[in-house]
Amino acid sequence: MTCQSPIVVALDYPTIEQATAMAKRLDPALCRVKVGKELFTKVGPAILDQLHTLGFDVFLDLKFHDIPNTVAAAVSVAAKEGVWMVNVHASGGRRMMEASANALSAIQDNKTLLIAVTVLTSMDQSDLLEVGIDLTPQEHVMRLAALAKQSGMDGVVCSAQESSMLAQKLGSDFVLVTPGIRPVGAEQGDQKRIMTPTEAMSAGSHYLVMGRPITRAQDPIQALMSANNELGVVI
Ligand SMILES: O=c1ccn([C@@H]2O[C@H](COP(=O)(O)O)[C@@H](O)[C@H]2O)c(=O)[nH]1
Repeated sequence: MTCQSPIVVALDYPTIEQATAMAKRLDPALCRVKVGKELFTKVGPAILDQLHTLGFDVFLDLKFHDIPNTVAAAVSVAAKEGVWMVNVHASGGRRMMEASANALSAIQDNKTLLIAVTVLTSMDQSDLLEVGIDLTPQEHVMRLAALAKQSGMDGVVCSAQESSMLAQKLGSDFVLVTPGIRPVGAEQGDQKRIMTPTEAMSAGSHYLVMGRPITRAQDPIQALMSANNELGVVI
């Protein structure tokens, strides 16, 4: 069954017990889930098996960034684990992204989406300047997303603040995955480039990554349902 909701819940937990307990309270009809560095470093591929058994589409968010041969091999392993989506850093460059796309094309009936991270949603212009990039986040996202598309990526991770620009310049089929989603009144935390769920979907985002606003809510299921209701998702 295909999930009708664009919401991807970030299972940012330190143990398999905590992640699985939350996943069991969620519903694959109501959201997809994301496994990031903390959980995967602790648990490894066992968490993917658990989440697949529970029926979830899984985004493996390890943001690979290394030489082309290494990253291509890593995304290939991820795809063979059956994940719905995997990602690399666009700043790893054209050859790294092309090698990764080629590695997935070589897998028979590959269904895993390959996405490139542009500029982290926790960064603003001053953060970019400190790492030697004298561009606005919008300009740098545009440059990296165009390169990602030319290099065979299915889409990018960006902030929803860049979604309308990217949809307009790169087409509505290019998948836009947007973290930094904050319902009205939610704590911003370390995120700098944020939008509400409704704003993000109106801007052209395809998938909305939500971690703390759901997982740290007093009632996580209610928080997820309320975001789905806000978006008019009918299950
Ligand atoms: O640019 C990026 C790329 C990835 N993330 C990840 O998304 C979630 C967001 O969690 P919140 O608790 O909703 O802030 C988290 O797992 C990040 O690693 C991102 O935030 N920005």
